[in-house]
Formats: sequence, structure tokens, C-alpha cells
Amino acid sequence: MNAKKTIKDIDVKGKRVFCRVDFNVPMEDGNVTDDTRIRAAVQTVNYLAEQGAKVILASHLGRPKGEVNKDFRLTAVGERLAELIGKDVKKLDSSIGEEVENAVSTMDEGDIILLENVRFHAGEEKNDADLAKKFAALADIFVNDAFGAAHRAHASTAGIAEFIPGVSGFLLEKELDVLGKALSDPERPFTAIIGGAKVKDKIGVIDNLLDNVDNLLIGGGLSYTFTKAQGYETGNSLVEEDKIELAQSFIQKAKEKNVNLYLPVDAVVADAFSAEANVQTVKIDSIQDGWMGLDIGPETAALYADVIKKSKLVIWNGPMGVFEMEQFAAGTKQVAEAMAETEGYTVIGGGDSAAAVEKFHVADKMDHVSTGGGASLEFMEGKELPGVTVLQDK
Ligand SMILES: Nc1ncnc2c1ncn2[C@@H]1O[C@H](COP(=O)(O)OP(=O)(O)O)[C@@H](O)[C@H]1O
Ligand SMILES: O=C(OP(=O)(O)O)[C@H](O)COP(=O)(O)O
Repeated sequence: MNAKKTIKDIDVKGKRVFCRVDFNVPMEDGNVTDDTRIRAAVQTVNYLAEQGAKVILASHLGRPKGEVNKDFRLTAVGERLAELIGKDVKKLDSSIGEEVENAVSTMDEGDIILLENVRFHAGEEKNDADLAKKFAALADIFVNDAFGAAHRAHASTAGIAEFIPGVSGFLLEKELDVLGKALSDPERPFTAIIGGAKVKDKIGVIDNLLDNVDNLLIGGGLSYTFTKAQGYETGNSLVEEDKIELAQSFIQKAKEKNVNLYLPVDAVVADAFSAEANVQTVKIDSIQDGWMGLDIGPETAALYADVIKKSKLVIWNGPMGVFEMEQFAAGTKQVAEAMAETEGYTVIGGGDSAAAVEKFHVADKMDHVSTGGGASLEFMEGKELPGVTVLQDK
């Protein structure tokens, strides 16, 4: 991938800048529970404002499926950003239309506006040209600093650059630099840990990882599709039925490639997806009807911790369990602590994984906490990231 122009390479003074950030942060009861991604954007936002740009920030939050949904408004995010930068952030209730055009037309140099969730428009995820054109009409320059969403070809991450010139922000530049260096000639043993709940997004990544890594550890919601592929029952656990065969083929490929593929040997199961559920620890071949796996078991966690501590490079994306609930947090905590202890170079990717290492107070022990989960995985696979491809070459 060619080096891309950054905000340092252009003059932004007096210009209207449409700056796409990834403020898709974990929320609970309308409050931001982890502000890692907001803090990660501060450098770019401050720089643009200090240079005298008119800063128009845009982000998605969650997956509201193209409709306005009050649970996915960016209001609390804007408030948190304002606290962090110590400047006013004018939060709007829409991302296109008259309110937005009027607000932009009265901006002074250094002013900051935060648009409403761009995914309230169905055209965003469809990369609709009309919507992209409307975003572009608000600004003179497109700055992409949304590394976490750079693997999405959406109207505000990619389409917009068809109409106005695009450059990268500091966060996007740093992520590409650090991840690129770690992976260009990986230190070995090289271990990848994949978990979380976005099974469809992540399972495909495994194919390419099997060409590169020495050890692959699978946990989280993703692991039960593999459990099923091993021929065991999974009760009510998260399983993508149409990916079972693919999981079987990965088990085979790992053998052929001499990759150590580690799958859970035990699980913490519950009779409901709830912090108050009844819970027990079972061997992986003994998940009963009516129970669901919500964390890796202690034997699995110990095994994974041991592999991590012996690795020279470890990348981790996706929690090992529903760590937000105390009863299902132990597996993720143990993996996080092993990551903190290993002498190997450690990279964490993903909004929830970053939140997990924050929660367990080990974020500062990691070599790099990436703001992108899917994005860092796709980058590691060597895939082009649409949000990067559209930017101007140096
Ligand atoms: N066994 C499981 N069943 C259901 N959800 C799970 C399970 N394990 C982890 N999760 C959930 O996965 C979510 C994170 O998944 P994902 O978005 O893929 O990770 P990231 O944001 O780090 O890329 C967490 O909110 C966690 O509660
Ligand atoms: O949280 C994100 O990705 P991640 O869970 O892979 O880290 C990004 O904001 C992208 O969100 P999306 O996966 O709904 O497109």
C-alpha cells in the first residue's frame, strides 16, 4: 500500500474539514463506558482546530440499521469529547440537511461540530453516492481518522473521497505504521487470539492467519462454531450454523500447516444470557441442552496463558467471554494478564477488547492497543482497507 498524505501535508487553515472518526464506543444506559476511541482521536481534532480548520466530525455508533434510534445518538460522546479537549463541541441532531448546512455556514476557524450518527441513514452502509455527495458538499477536505471503520466501504469512510480530496489523520497513520512494522517480519513464535461475538466478520480472517501464525487460540462466542465442528453439542451457545463446515476445514488446514490450533477444552455455561443466571463449569464435550457457553473455562484459560507467555509476538482480537458480566469475565481477565506478563510484543485490537484491557488495568502494559478490531485483522491479512485506499498518495 502506498504511503498516504496526512493532515500535515496539506494546509487546512480556514478550510471546512469533514473528519471521519470512530466514536463507536461501548455504552451503558446512555453513558460512555470506555472512551479509548475518543481519546485516540483527540490529537487529530486538536491539531485541526489549532490550525484554524472548521472541524466537522462524523462517526457511527452501533448498528442502528439505517434508522434514527435514540439509543444510538452521539450526544454523550460529544460531551465526553468536549471534556477531553476542553473546547466546545456543538453536537447536531442530524448528519445532513438544513440544520447541518446552517451550522456549518456559520462556523469560525477552530470551531468543532459533531454530526449525528451517520448510520441513521441507510445509504451510509450501502456506500450510496448521493449520501456521500451530501457529506462531501459540507466540506473542502475529507480527513479519515477512523481506523476502526477503515475496513468498511461506507459513504462517510470511502464514498466521500470520490468528491473531495482525502488525507489521513494521525491515528490512522499511526495504526498503519505500528501494525505494519509488527507484521512485516513477525517475531516467532507468533500467536493470534481470536474471540468476540462478530463470528461472521471474523471467521474468514482465520484462513489467512493460518498461513502466518505459529499458534492460533480461539475463544469467545466464535469458539462454539468450532465446538460444533468438532462434533460436540453446544446447547444455546452462539453458533453460526452455515460456518460449521468452514470451521472444520480450518481444523484440517491447521494440521496441514503445522499450526497449533487451540480450541477451548472447557467452558463456563449459564442457563440464561444474564448476570444473574445459574452458572457451571463443564468440559467442552458436555454442554447440555438449555445452557450456553459464555466464557472459556479455567483449564482453557491456563492453557492459553501458557502459550501467550511463551510467544514473541501476540495479537489479540475479541474477548474470551461476556466479560462485561462478572460471572463470565475470568477467562478474558486471565488472557489479559498473560498478555501483560509476556515478554513478547503485544497488540490488542477492537473496541471491546480495548475496553477489556482497560477494565483489568493492563492497557498500559500492552505494546499497542489498536482502535480497530476487524480493521486490524483485515490489515494483517494483507487486505486493502477501503477507507485507506481512497486517500491521496504522498
Ligand atoms: N461466548 C459468548 N457469547 C456471546 N457473546 C460473547 C461471548 N464471548 C464474548 N462475547 C461478546 O463479544 C463482544 C465483543 O465482540 P467483538 O465486537 O467481536 O469484539 P471487538 O469489539 O473486540 O472486536 C463482547 O461484548 C462480549 O460480551
Ligand atoms: O467497532 C468496530 O469494529 P470492531 O468491533 O471490529 O473493533 C468498528 O467501529 C466498526 O463497526 P462495525 O463492525 O459495526 O462496522
